[in-house]
Amino acid sequence: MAVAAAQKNREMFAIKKSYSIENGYPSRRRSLVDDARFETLVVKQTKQSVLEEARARANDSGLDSDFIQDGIHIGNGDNSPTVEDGTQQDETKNGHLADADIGDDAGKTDDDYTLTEEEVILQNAASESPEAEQAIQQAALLLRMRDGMGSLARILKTIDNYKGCVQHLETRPSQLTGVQFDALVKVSMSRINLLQLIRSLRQSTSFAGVNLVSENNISSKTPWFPRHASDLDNCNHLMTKYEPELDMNHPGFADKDYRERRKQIAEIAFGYKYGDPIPSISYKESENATWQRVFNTVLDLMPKHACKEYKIAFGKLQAANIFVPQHIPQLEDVSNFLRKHTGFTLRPAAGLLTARDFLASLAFRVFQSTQYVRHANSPFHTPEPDCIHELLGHIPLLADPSFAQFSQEIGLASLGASDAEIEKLSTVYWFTVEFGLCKENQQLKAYGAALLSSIGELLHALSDKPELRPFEPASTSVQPYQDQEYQPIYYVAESFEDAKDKFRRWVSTMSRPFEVRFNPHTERVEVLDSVDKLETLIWQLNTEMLHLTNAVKKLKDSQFE
Ligand SMILES: C[C@H](O)[C@H](O)[C@H]1CNc2nc(N)[nH]c(=O)c2N1
Ligand SMILES: N[C@@H](Cc1ccc(O)cc1)C(=O)O
Ligand SMILES: [Fe+2]
Repeated sequence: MAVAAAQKNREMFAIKKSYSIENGYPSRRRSLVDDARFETLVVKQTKQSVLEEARARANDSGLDSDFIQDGIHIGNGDNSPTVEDGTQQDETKNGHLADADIGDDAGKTDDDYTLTEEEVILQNAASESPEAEQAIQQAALLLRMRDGMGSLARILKTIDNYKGCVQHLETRPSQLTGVQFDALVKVSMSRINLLQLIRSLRQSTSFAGVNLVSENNISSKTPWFPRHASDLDNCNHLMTKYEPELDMNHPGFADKDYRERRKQIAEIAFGYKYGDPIPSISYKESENATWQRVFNTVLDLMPKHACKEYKIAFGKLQAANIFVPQHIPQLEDVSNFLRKHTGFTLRPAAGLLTARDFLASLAFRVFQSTQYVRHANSPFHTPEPDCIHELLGHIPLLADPSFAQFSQEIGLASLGASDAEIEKLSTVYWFTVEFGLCKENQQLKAYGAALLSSIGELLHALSDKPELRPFEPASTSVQPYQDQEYQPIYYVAESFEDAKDKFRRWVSTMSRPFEVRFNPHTERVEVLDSVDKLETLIWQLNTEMLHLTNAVKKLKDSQFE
């Protein structure tokens, strides 16, 4: 049930592809309600009106009751970490918005709601300003003609009506059933008219499909992906489903001050550019208090339940005075700490990022970290990542050299991967990096970040409630999951090393037709697609080898002296 609802939620609000497809992609639009970038307009409007109503009902203060007594819920009978009062009746709304509200919109087909990524980009580009709206755009349209060539006349006429200029036209017999011909039409016209043209053609029953295709997609071998760490400025697309603005079950949904604070902090992430120091935040007393509650509980539970590598790195963070109970560490300090240990750095993120963008940054040894704090009412489990999750969950292991290396490999594997592969990669990521358990001297230990940052879930995972399965990437990668409640299934690796090894081996079986490599000196990802590049690399490696061989020789010699 929960998995189905989460799936639905994801289909509705997530974008499958992400990071900037083209370099000219307009970045840094925010997703907080007002101008969510990737939600189609229709979905967004529907969603907003439902939310407005719900918020009016919730009455902005009635919901602030303590719903977690003393934080930890154990033994309340089910998996659900949230036990609200007034919002309960709305619980399934998220999952069913699509059916209920959109289905009612008579006369529209599904296609109306699924703008292609190219169309969303076009729409955004057009909405920047009145001039942008009138700017002339080159575009290619792919039309599926049900009734044969006769429809061409209609296409040309409609383009003419919208003052467009046809630059190229070609047709082919279609392979789709029920479609006679496909037509590829390249046009040049104002953006606003182009959007209307698409809408108008879609209303005609003569076409089984009308799609805007970007020039790049027609014949590109290697898809766009970030090549340099600075390209990550474009890889910050958010999934908005669990923001307090948008999710009725979010503990901050009915808390105006909290939502305001979230917007403030989000501004930092939206304004951040590669190379900037991460601005510090002066956290409020209540925010530091939330940190302290979680921090102290982690301190209590860690010795018994966390894996060895986590504990060692945690100790180093304490020794460096970064992990202290009194206040939330600043991301800039954490970033500098990580840089010294593993070369990882942080950049601020405004919320839950799409899997594609999130994974891409790992390729550059960059971890995109949120900076806001969970709602004070739910210290021990929250539905979205917050800085307590990033700091207590992810940071310690990112300071571990072998884990850092492994994280980067996942990132590199994600670059230019297909949607299906990203889905699998993020599923394995989910069950390992986020929720992984492993054995250590026959005992069950947690290494997953979302377990180590959520005491509620950690205790649930180690109780007899969930199902534990042996970690096997091939099967784990296709296991559906939900991200609203505690997990019903966890995967257990034979050891922490074993989890990394298996994941690594599985990643190397992925089908991407090219290999990439990260050059740490330039912070650039190179596609290994020419003999020249490979020769340069081989030469570099030979030099490395020479040094290593010399080192061995010197050590051996000195032993005999
Ligand atoms: C890759 C996988 O989907 C994973 O759960 C990601 C998604 N987006 C994220 N976004 C942020 N800000 N922090 C995270 O820890 C994650 N985790
Ligand atoms: N549940 C985690 C936070 C989290 C939420 C969603 C995620 O995808 C990851 C982590 C916690 O309470 O600490
Ligand atoms: Fe996470």
